[in-house]
Amino acid sequence: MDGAWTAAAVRRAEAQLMATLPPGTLMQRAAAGLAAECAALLKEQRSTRTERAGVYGATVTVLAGPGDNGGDALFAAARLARRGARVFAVPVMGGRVHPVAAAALTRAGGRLVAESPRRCDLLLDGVLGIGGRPGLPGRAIDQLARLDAGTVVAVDVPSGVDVDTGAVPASAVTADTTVAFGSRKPCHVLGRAALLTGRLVLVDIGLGPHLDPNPAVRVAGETDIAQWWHRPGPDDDKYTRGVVGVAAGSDRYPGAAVLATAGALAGPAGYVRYAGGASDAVRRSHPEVVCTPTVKEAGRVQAWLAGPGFGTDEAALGELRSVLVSPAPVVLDADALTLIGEYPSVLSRREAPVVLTPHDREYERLYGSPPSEDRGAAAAALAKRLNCTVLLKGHHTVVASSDGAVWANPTGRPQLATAGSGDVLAGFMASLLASGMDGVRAAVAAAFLHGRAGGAAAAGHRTVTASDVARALPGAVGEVLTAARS
Ligand SMILES: NC(=O)C1=CN([C@@H]2O[C@H](COP(=O)(O)OP(=O)(O)OC[C@H]3O[C@@H](n4cnc5c(N)ncnc54)[C@H](O)[C@@H]3O)[C@@H](O)[C@H]2O)[C@@H](O)CC1
Ligand SMILES: [K+]
Repeated sequence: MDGAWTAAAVRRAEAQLMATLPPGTLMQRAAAGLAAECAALLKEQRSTRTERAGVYGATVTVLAGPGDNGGDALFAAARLARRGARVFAVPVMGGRVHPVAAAALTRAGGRLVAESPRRCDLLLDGVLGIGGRPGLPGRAIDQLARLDAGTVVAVDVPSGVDVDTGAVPASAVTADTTVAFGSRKPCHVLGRAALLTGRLVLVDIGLGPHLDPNPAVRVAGETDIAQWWHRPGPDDDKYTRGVVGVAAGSDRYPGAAVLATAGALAGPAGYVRYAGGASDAVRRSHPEVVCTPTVKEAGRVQAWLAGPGFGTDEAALGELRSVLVSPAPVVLDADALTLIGEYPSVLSRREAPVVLTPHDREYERLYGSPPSEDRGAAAAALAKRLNCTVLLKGHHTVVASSDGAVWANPTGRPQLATAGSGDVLAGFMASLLASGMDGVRAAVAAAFLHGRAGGAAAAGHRTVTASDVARALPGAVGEVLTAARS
């Protein structure tokens, strides 16, 4: 399991590591990694525009703040200047810049200037790093407004964001690429800051062994998901692989039922039961699903999904109560969340795991106020209050457990914000629960694989529908299980 560490945790690890190394070593490691990434980007970018590709002759502008983040940027720029780049460094906090790095840049032929050419091939954002408070100094805002950059590379973090939460309460840099040193920070994977991060490149500076084994935010990878996956053995049958029940849709809204069962069928459970008023549509699309009109008639299942498209009237409330009295774990989505917001008592006395999957408006109905920009804390607060696992949807989905652990999903993409895609996610997650995965892992794994499936479905900039995502899920599962084995 990987993760993201707060500024304070990174500083503790850095202090330990620095004590074992000659002064300046870490900054040189950071600058070398940063310069290599910049060179690769310049090569890629300029080969599409000019015959002369690469660093030589490229125009590079550095926005340099007063601290070590500016130091990293200036040392990296000095390396680019030695390879023939035209480098202009603009101090953005009065004349305060890292003196040793600024001298290295000047020696390499770069220039410290009050104003750089308007157009540059690459803009290095070395304004603020993990020592930064949210917001940008005025001079940096002015420079960003006037510069026209081929590509923007943030040094360690996009300056201006709240490093520890991913909130962006004031102005901040929008990067195409962020080159981070030693570890991810929460701003790379949470909230609006994750969007401003762009593509994330991690430079190993040797910090790993010194980082606290418990990151502030956990980030699952393929190996974790493969480890959690229940692989059917020779003695398994369709029942032992798990039976998943889907209470969704209605005769008026059959689509949610069809999509949620499609998601459930893509998961590891061996058997999918449907309970609700959209049986005809479900049977037509998925003849393998066993349909009954109500939850009570559905028989035993190992996990339920309740909510997508099943309404918020008395009958729906009755169906929700029937699901919640069962001892099986449940995923509550869409209309079920609205009902929980109105009748929170239906959750009390429940002991089996519950996963809630709100988007922001549903969160507000459940919590009483919209999620704060610190989305990890927001998800954790709701999870604690309702003693559930919470999957808070967004361009970077967050999962929180009731004991306060926060997971960020690394595979999300805006294309997934398409009608019905949440129904597929919820059905798939219920299938993971039915196969025996616990609530937090099921939520984390479902978000990860759903994001991968969305990516595969969107390949070549295709428009993606929820049905496309459901169809791509088995492929995404296969890919993750195979990659983790090799
Ligand atoms: N500590 C280390 O060992 C290493 C640090 N590295 C770099 O050092 C960075 C951290 O450097 P620093 O601790 O010097 O801090 P920063 O360079 O992030 O910030 C510098 C100073 O700017 C001021 N400031 C903060 N927020 C501001 C705001 N919103 N407006 C105006 N001024 C503001 C503060 O006085 C702060 O100390 C990392 O992000 C990374 O880039 C790397 O070189 C790797 C090694
Ligand atoms: K920065």
